[in-house]
Amino acid sequence: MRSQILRSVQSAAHKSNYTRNYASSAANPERKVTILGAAGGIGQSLSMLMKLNPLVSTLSLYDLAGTPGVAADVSHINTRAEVVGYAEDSQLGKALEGSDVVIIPAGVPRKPGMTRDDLFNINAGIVSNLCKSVAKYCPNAIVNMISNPVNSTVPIASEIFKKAGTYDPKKLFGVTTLDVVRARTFYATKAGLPVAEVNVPVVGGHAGITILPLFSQAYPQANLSEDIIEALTKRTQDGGTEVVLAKAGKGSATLSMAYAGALFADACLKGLNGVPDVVECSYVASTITELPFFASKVRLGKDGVEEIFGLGPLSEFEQKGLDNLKAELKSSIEKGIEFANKN
Ligand SMILES: NC(=O)c1ccc[n+]([C@@H]2O[C@H](COP(=O)([O-])OP(=O)(O)OC[C@H]3O[C@@H](n4cnc5c(N)ncnc54)[C@H](O)[C@@H]3O)[C@@H](O)[C@H]2O)c1
Ligand SMILES: O=C(O)C[C@H](O)C(=O)O
Repeated sequence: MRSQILRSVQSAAHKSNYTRNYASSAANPERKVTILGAAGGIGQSLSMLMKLNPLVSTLSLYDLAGTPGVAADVSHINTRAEVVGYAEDSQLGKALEGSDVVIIPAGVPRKPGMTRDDLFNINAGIVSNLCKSVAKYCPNAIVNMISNPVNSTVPIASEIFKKAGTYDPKKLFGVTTLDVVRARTFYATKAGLPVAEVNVPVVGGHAGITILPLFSQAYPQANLSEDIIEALTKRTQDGGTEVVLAKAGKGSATLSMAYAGALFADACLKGLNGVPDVVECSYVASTITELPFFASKVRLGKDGVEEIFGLGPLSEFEQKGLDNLKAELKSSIEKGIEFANKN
C-alpha cells in the first residue's frame, strides 16, 4: 500500500516536471510556425514534433485534405503551442498570416524507379502556388522547403519571391538535414562511435550525386579506409532511394524526414530568438561556388542566414565528387528558374 502511494506521488511529480518543461515557456517569445502539407506522411509526424517544441507558441496546420483530424489530434498534447488547422485554399491566407517560419512538405513523393526530378512536373506547380501565398501573407517569414526536387523547388521559390518583390535570400532554405542525419548514422555505425557525438557536414544539393558528405571533416575522425568512405558516401547519396525501395510503392522517407525537418526548424527558431552559434547545413543562395544555390554549413541568426561557411579542405575523392555534381545541380537550378519565369 505504502509503495503504491509512493509510486503515485512519484508519478505526479514526474508529470508536473513534464508539464513545466513542455507546457510553458514564458521566457521564449511568441513564434508562429506553419506547416503546408501538414496532413501528409511527413506533415503529420512533423506537426507532432513541432507541437513538442517549446519555442513554438502557435502551430498552424494547412493541407488540402485531412487537416481537421490532424489538428484536433495534435492539439490534445499538453504543450505550449496553440494548434489551428486550415483545410481549404480559401483559408491559406489565415494559415500563413503572422508566420515566423513556414515549413513546406506539400507535394507528391517518389515511387520505386523514379528520381526526385520526376516529381518536378507536379511539385513545381504546388510549390510555386504556395510560395505566391507566402509572399502575400507572410513576406518576412523564414521558409523551410522540403518538397522535392529541392534542387529546383528552392530556385522556384526564389523566383516567385523576386517577382513579388519580397525575396530575401537569407530567409529561404532547402532542407537537407536528412542527408546530415543519415551521414551521421551511417558513419557512427561503421566507425563504432556513439552517434550522438558524431557530426558530418553534407554539401552540394539534395539528389543523388549532388549530395556530397564530407567525411574527411567528420567529427570525431575515425580511421576508415578509402573503400569504406566511398561506400558510406554512396549509401548517404542513395539513402532516400533505400527508403523508397523498402516502402515498395508506399512513398518515401517520412519519419526520419519529420525528425530532420523538426531539427532544422528548431535551429531556425533558435537563430530567430538570438541563440548564438546555431550552425546547420542547408541549401541556400550562395557564392561559395559558381552555382547560385549550394548546400553548406550556415550560421542561423535573427534574420535567417547570418554566415555561409566555405567548403574547407576537401579530400581528393570529395573534390572529384564536387567537380562531378556541378553540372547536374546547375541544370536543376536552371530548370526551376525557367519554370518560375514561364508560369
Ligand atoms: N527534403 C527532403 O529531405 C525530403 C525528404 C523526404 C521527402 N521529401 C519530399 O516531401 C514531399 C512530401 O512527402 P510526403 O511523404 O509527406 O508526401 P505525402 O503525399 O504523404 O504528403 C504530401 C501532402 O501534401 C499535401 N498537398 C499537396 N498539394 C498541396 C497543396 N497545394 N497545399 C497543401 N497541401 C498540399 C497532400 O494533401 C498531402 O497531405 C515530397 O515531395 C517528398 O519527395 C523531401
Ligand atoms: O528520396 C526521396 O524521394 C525523399 C527524400 O528526398 C529523401 O532523401 O528521403
